[in-house]
Amino acid sequence: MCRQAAGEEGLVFRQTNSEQEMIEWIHEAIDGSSALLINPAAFTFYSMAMMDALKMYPCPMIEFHISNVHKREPMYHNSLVSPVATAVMAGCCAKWWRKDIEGPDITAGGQVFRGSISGLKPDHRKCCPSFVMINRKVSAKICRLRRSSLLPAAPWRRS
Ligand SMILES: O=C1C[C@@](O)(C(=O)O)C[C@@H](O)[C@@H]1O
Repeated sequence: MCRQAAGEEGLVFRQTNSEQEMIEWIHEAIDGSSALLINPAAFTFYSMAMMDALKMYPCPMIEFHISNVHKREPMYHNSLVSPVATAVMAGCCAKWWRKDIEGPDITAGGQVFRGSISGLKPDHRKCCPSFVMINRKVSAKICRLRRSSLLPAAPWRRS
């Protein structure tokens, strides 16, 4: 639905193994997006440079991990990203984005990410670290759709 609302340019899906490139994309997102879903992979646990870039992100930002990193060895327990993220998702596995429609709805900071992680490839070995951002210019369009109740508001926001 987000794709429909946003059109070709609305959701931007990217994957890189380069920390530098990821940081450049974060800077680009700071200037030109209205929400960000990021799987920072191993950068999560050591990259202060990436954390500093993410700190400047002004809109809702979700840290996403395929595996439940908290179930893993202690070195995976201290995310540098979580303290600066709007929300954190971990351990949802890869099955949720087998098809576009299977992505879960995530609501954070008033933004609904509907099936948005579905843009990541099913083979997670190829899609980490990865990055999905919603273009700022399409967020107004998505809000309009939401108001027309295609995307229901989160339960705690209903009056
Ligand atoms: O590349 C990844 C994937 C990961 O971010 C995940 O999605 O579970 C977890 C990280 O520890 C690992 O380096």
